[in-house]
Amino acid sequence: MAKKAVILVLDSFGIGYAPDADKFGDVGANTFASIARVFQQKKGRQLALPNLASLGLVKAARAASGGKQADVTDAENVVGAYGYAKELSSGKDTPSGHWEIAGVPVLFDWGYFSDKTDSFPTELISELCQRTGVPGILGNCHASGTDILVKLGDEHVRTGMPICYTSADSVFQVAAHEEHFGLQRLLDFCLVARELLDKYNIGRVIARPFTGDSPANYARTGNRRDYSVLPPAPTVLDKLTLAGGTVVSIGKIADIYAHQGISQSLKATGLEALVDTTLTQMQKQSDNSIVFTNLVDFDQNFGHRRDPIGYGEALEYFDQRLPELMAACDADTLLLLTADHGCDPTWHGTEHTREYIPVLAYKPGMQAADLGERQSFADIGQTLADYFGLDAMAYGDSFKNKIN
Ligand SMILES: O=P(O)(O)O[C@H]1O[C@H](CO)[C@@H](O)[C@H]1O
Ligand SMILES: [Mn+2]
Ligand SMILES: [Mn+2]
Repeated sequence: MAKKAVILVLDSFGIGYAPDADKFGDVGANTFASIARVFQQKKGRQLALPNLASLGLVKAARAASGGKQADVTDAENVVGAYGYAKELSSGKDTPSGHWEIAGVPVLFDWGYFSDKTDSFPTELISELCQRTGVPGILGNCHASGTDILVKLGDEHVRTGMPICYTSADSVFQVAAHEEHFGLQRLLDFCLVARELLDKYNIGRVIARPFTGDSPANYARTGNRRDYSVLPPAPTVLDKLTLAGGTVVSIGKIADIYAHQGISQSLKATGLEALVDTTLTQMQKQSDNSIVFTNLVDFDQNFGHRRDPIGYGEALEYFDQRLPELMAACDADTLLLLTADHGCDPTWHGTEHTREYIPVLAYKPGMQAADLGERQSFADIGQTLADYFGLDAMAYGDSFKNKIN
């Protein structure tokens, strides 16, 4: 028996506002339902996700939807286990979501820069400038990462000052031109920032390199890097690798887990390359392995950009590739599809939304099963610990007995 698991995180694919959404101002948000609604309105046809539906997505979404369900056709035949999970972690950010998926919820509060302008403390900026030798910084505010390039890209190129911005997340983001400022210089700058930001309890420093020669064509590249603090406890990835297993990261995963519990890290840019690399690794890996992929495009290119049509088209593309992923599963490969938070592209602002995430599990030949409402994303990590015969995680209920 060659036990393998494949996890794909559809970054930001929420399926209905969470019971505690009121604390986040997100009551009514529903990433999936909003995309389906706008798709129908603007394209005059239904969003078509037959393969995700065959894993139980539509049933899970209906159960999670708080009366605002996605108008998407259900499958006649469901072949997977499906449920929806709420989040224990205090934040609706990417690391919290991912760490909780791996069995480690974030129960403490991150530090945030909550002032919309002049967001960063003066002493932080002066030390950063002094240590890195830059003449100053631009931005120093809450911003959308693409808008701020239009606004400040030229000034950055002219002055050599990096663009530093934040959001409602616990992040310090730095945009700089790959050629004018230099990619390596940007990464070095971010490493110094990472050191200085520990005392502010900031979850991530994110390097946002871009190219182009005018505001009309400044574009972020695939060389994004996230510098995360360590997860607060060993995740199921740590446990599996310590026990001699293998965890292959594809895309942002390794960065999100601060490279803890990762055996090998592969980069790929764009949905197509991410799915291709996942398929290649599924064929390569053997017993006691996890292939773990983050599909960042949903969040970065469509959710935050408030582009429901783009999001819907990307979902349809992924849905078309799903049969390949299912066919690549051996008898003992467990395929898991989930998300790390919501990012309703019709919601106000440009931030994430506090939502239920889908929990879809598939193994060839299994009986369909309703996993119902899961009390934590950590049920996924606990199921993986159970599946690989590892010590139980401190959080989460295993649903392994439903995947037979
Ligand atoms: O607008 P961009 O730069 O994509 O930023 C988004 O990406 C960050 C990390 O996921 C979030 O905090 C959000 O602000
Ligand atoms: Mn995310
Ligand atoms: Mn995001």
